[in-house]
Amino acid sequence: MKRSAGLIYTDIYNTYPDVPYVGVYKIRQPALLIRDPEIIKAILIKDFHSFEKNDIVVDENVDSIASKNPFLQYGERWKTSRSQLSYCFTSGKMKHLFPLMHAVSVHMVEYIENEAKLGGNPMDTKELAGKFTCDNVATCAFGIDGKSFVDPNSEFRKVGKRILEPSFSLTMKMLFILLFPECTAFLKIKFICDDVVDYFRNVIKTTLNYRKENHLVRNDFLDVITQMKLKPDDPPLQDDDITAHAISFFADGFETSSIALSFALYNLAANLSVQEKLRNEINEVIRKNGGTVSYESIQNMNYLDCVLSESLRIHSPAFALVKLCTEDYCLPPCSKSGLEVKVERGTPVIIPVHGLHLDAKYFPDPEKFIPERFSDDNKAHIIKGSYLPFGEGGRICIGMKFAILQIKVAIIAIVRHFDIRVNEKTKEPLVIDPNHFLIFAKDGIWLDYQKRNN
Ligand code: HEM
Repeated sequence: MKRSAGLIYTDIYNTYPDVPYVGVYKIRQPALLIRDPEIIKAILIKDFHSFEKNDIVVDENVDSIASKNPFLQYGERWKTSRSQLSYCFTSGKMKHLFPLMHAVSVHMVEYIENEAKLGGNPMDTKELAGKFTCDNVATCAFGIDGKSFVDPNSEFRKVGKRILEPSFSLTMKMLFILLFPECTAFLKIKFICDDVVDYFRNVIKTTLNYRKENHLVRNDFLDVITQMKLKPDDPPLQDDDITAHAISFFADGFETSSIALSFALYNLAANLSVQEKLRNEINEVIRKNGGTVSYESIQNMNYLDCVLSESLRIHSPAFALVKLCTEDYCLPPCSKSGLEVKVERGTPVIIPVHGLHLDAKYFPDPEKFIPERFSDDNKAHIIKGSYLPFGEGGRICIGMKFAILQIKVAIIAIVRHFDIRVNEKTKEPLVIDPNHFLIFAKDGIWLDYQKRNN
């Protein structure tokens, strides 16, 4: 494939700088690419009811597990899953997960130290970030030790790699799911293969039995979801629902966060003054907190928040949001003298996140890494609808708090203990892999990690 759909959407966004929306074809189906943040805001928030479906279809008779993922649901089923899962992602629940995440970050620091001693530099930072988020999701969602940092043959890591990491078979599968959804049922194409589902089903069953027999409470996702009080009208949660929710936690939460973490580390390595400023903030907050990192102290690291926001702007894991118009809708005229445009029910509507994030109209010097754009004073000036790493409105990413926390925990641990530098093996400027529907650096992110004498 020469260019992924995501990069093509960015090209179209850049080709028509003066219009609020552009008509495009998705193979042979007419679709709309929306450029104007004001209209995007309306689609995602005010008029959400007219665009409540994502433009990805799975047949529940073919892929019953994926069909329980809120991203792929709509209507009443989506509302029920969304409200059940939202309960698992509150700030209070994140606070309970923090010690588990911190423990994984300690393993990561030990791993980097050992690797550096053994001449492991430069390190493949996407792989490092993948190990971290894999073990983190393993412990927070399934209550097990993923062992990615100690066992090169870790079962959990191997299974994780099969879900969303780039491969020819994944590219082909996504091509069918996104462009020829009607063929997926016929060809019985599934998001997640049966043996991967069986693996997770077994892990969950064994874990739940063990906890029951040993009266173990861990306050992780499995505890929360199994003890959740359902609304009177909600159907009771079956074992398959719990398996599906846990798999969706893994599928949605591990790869996106590992991408975001690897690019954040690259941006810090490529911008040494930012790295130094961040290290000073981290050390200062930790000093004030008696020498330890806590959930609360992370909330006081404002510059860290700016660094991550800026990295998600330049390297947003998702190139675009793909919605479906679910009831006829009127777009405002393209020009003052023009007419309203009717969008028919069933029309795909593309929101080109990557194009917006790199548009100088909204972010001057868009290629430059400037975390200060997101300072308290400056972020009020960011045009709503132009910054969407997690989407917006009714379908905003449900795992956003979890993602931000796990990435911050990893950045803090690394920046505190290591000087990070871009190794010459990294090809700069980074070239985005044209074959994948999420953002990947084509030739990898290779960084050197030098232990600091704190
Ligand atoms: C940096 C990491 C992440 C990024 C950039 C990200 C981004 C997104 C985006 C762009 C959407 C679509 C929003 C829309 O349609 O308006 C989304 C939806 C979703 N995300 Fe994430 N995500 C991340 C991490 C996570 C994690 C950690 C989880 C769970 C553990 C998660 C679970 C979900 C789910 C379930 C949805 C579907 C929500 C719905 O349709 O109601 N994501 N995410």
